Amino acid sequence: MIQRPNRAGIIAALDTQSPEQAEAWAEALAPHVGCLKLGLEFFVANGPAAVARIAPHRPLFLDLKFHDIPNTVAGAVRSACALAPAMLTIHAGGGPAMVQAARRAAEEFGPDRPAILAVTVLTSTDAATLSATGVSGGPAQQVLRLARLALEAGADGLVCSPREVSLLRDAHGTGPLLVVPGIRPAGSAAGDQSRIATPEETADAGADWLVIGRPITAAPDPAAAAAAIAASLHP
Ligand SMILES: O=c1ccn([C@@H]2O[C@H](COP(=O)(O)O)[C@@H](O)[C@H]2O)c(=O)[nH]1
Repeated sequence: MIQRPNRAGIIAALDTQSPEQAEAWAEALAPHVGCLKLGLEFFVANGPAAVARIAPHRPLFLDLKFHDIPNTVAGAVRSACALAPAMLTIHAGGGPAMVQAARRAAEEFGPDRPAILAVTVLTSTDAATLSATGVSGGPAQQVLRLARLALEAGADGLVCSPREVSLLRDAHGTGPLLVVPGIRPAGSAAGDQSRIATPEETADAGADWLVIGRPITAAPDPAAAAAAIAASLHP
């Protein structure tokens, strides 16, 4: 399983349909980041074979956010494990049996299996959006509820927003891997993200990995942007 960085490491989100673009980013960003994330945009456009083009550059985080019946998720996890990612995602909202099925399927791949991360409440979701889906109590309460469910069912870690990192550390200690999108360096546009914080604030709160997409990939010089964020975390 992937090693926990000493102080928060950077995962660059390579959100593009183009394998050439993803590969160019991977090559340029590899010296500055600890992990590369491929998500639905890349995977749906290019399929599993294209993942192999990115894998040589850095450990891979396959962020496909599985959410289905337990048997189907177990099958999807087996297929994903064949691509040898370091981490992969499922939705905690799929429930304990689904999380358990994902963990058991991953364990078939032995000690080098990927970490199973359970997505709690998407970082784009604010209190009003959550309430519109019928969930009362606000994002922090729902993150804590889903985190407990997922960890008790065998998830190795959680995806949460910067706002919940210290709450989760207080509730669950240093055990779970905390992987955190919604990262915005001071002055950068929030875009569709709602629950955000800077890289330094998120690292100080106790995150293991910071998932950063557009603040790096939409910068005029992505490698320089990644280097600057890395320097702010490890001065
Ligand atoms: O709750 C979540 C779960 C996953 N993501 C993913 O992280 C990146 C963030 O990209 P930015 O450009 O830095 O906003 C993206 O790939 C999402 O799919 C998330 O944002 N929130």
